[in-house]
Amino acid sequence: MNRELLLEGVGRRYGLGGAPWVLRGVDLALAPGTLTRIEGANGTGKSTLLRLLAGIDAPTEGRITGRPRTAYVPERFPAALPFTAAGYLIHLGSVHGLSRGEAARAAVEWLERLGAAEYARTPMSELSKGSSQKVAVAQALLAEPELLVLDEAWTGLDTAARTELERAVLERRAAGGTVVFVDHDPRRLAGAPDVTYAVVDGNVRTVTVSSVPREEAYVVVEVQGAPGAEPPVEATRLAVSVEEPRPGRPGPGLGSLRLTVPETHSDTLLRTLLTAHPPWHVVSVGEGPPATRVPPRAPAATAVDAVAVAVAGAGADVDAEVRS
Ligand SMILES: Nc1ncnc2c1ncn2[C@@H]1O[C@H](COP(=O)(O)OP(=O)(O)OP(=O)(O)O)[C@@H](O)[C@H]1O
Repeated sequence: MNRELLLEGVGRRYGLGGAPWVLRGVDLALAPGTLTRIEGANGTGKSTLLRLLAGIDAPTEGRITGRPRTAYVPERFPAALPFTAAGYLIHLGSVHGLSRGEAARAAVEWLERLGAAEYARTPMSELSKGSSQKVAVAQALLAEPELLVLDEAWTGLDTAARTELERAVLERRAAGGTVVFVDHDPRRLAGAPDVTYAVVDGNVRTVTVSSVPREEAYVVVEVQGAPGAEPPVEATRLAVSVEEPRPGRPGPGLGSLRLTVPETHSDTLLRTLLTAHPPWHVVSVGEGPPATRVPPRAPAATAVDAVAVAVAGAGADVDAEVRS
């Protein structure tokens, strides 16, 4: 994705003629490599706005251009789909343009990351609310979308999965993706958004814009691991550099390490290290020098248009194949 998603004079109302406008005259630009928070009171139109951004709903007036490969986690996930969890994810992976093998690997990876691997073969209709939400999140992440739209996606997730989703959001942004989210918990990704908007009176107002150029703010975390321990894969993925402060030690992964991470990733990195098994001891956390920007990951292999969970109507014949 190399251009902005642009909303120009966008309005949406439900119903004909005299129906009230939920949104009207919305102008908004979302740039690649940014994280945007949308806030606002209940019923102000946040979900309406996210559905328009995700492309699963169309504006009544105005236009939206520049939408890249998009994935969306809706506020309400249609859980009773005729699939197993893995079957659904493999099907959605195919919709996103992955081969069946790629989709199966991505499904396993995301179910594991979210702590739902044991439910891979469970019919969606039998999943608990939280496990079903993990599948909703996994379907959006598995094809590394360029635009990720999250409507209260953390609701119902356990602590570990909530942390994992925060991490995934930061990874998407670091990879050059655009992420937009709504969450009623003000602590969600606190300090991380590049911009926060509030939906008020049918329009969008800027609440905060990050004043520090993100790529210039880095944190250096020095950690001590158990003898022989490798740093968690997630920690090395979040870091822009991993160094051994004292060369000549017995081998890689032993002793202390110095990780440099974008400031916005530091909380996630610390959580990753402290919740590792066995945990890593954080020796020091300090301000880092300006460093090079996190290189974007290679784009996903194939293109897909807008998403969707909307594929809710997907066929039972696929499910039959997957379950067999
Ligand atoms: N499909 C629909 N048909 C008719 N009205 C709708 C529809 N979807 C939303 N609305 C109405 O649009 C308004 C905004 O709803 P929306 O769900 O976008 O708000 P929200 O800010 O996301 O609310 P919440 O914080 O409670 O999730 C509400 O008055 C709602 O009743």
